[in-house]
Amino acid sequence: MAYRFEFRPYQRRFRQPVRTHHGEWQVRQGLILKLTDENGHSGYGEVAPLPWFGSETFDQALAFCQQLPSQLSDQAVPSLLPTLPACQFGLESVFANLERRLSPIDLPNAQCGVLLPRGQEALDNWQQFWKKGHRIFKCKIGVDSVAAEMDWLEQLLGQLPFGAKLRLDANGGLNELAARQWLDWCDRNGQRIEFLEQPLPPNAFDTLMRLSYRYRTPIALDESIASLEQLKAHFHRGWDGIYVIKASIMGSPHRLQHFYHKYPIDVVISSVFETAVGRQALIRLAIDLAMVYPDIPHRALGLGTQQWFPNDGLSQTDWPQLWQQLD
Ligand SMILES: O=C(O)CCC(=O)C1=CC=C[C@@H](O)[C@@H]1C(=O)O
Ligand SMILES: [Mg+2]
Repeated sequence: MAYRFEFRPYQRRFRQPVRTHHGEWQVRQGLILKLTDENGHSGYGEVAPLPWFGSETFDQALAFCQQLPSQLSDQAVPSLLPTLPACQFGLESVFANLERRLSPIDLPNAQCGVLLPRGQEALDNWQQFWKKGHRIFKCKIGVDSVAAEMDWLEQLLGQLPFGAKLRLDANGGLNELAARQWLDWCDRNGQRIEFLEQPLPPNAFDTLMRLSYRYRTPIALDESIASLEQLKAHFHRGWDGIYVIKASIMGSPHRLQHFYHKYPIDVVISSVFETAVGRQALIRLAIDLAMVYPDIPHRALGLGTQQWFPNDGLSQTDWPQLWQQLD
C-alpha cells in the first residue's frame, strides 16, 4: 500500500529556559509527521532531536524529511541509518499510529513525574502539581554549588508531604566528590529520593558502577544510554541500576521492545519535551513494555514536562487540529 507522507516543522519557546549542566535550552524544535492511507485515514508521529544526547540535529532531521518521497510504502522505515534515531522513532511511530488506530489516552498523574523549575520556583510551584495527583517530582542539580542546591532541596523536602518522592538529575555535571556528597545526602533522606540520575558523565562508567554498589540510593543513567547500542553495552557490562530511556531519540521502538523482552531492565520512559504527538507514542511504548511483564512494578514515566510550554495548542491530542495550526 502507498501512503501520502507529509511533515511540518514546529518550534516551541519554553516559558523559561531549561537550565541544566548542559546549559540553557530556550526553544524546542521538532517535526510532526503525517501519513495518510488510500482510504483517507491518517496517523501522526514526531521527530524530536536532542543532539547534546547524541541524536541528529533538527536541521539534519529536516533535511532527511525533505528528501523523503511524498509517497511512502511501509518498507520505507527499517532501512534508516543509525545516525538518525529521532527520525527512525518518528517514522516507526507514524506507521504504528496509523495502523493501530488507537485513540489518545493519558496517564494518571501519579504515574507521571513532574520536572520542577529550580530553586525558589520549585518551592512555589510543587503544590499545584501535588493537588493534581502528582507524587513524583524531578529536580535538576549540578548547576549551582552543592551547598546551595542541598539547601534548596532540604527546604523542598521540608515542604513535601511524605507520599512524595524526588528524582535528582545532575546531567553528568558532578565530579566524584560531589557525587558522593549527593549520594550520602540521598541515603540520609531515606526512601524519599527515588534515584540520582546521571551524577557523572558517560565516560565515568567504572566510577558509576562503584558508586552504585557503595550507596543505597539507586543511580539512573540517561546520557550514558542515549542510544540502543549504548544501552546494550551498559547492560552487558553489568549495569544493574535504572535505565532512563529517551525513546524519542533511541531509534526503533520495535528494537527496544525486542531487547526488553529478553532483558526486563529497570526502566523509566522519559520525555525530550515532545508535543502531545510524541508524548502519546511514549505512553503507548510504556504500556507495551509494561504488558510484557505485568507482574514487575513499573516506575512512573518522566513525562511531566508540558508545563514548560505556553498553551500553544501543541499539548492537545486533537491531532488534526494540532496539524492544521502548524500550516
Ligand atoms: O525525565 C523527565 O522526567 C523529564 C525530562 C528531562 O528531565 C529531560 C529531558 C531532556 C533533556 C534533559 O534536560 C532532561 C534529562 O536530562 O532527563
Ligand atoms: Mg536526565
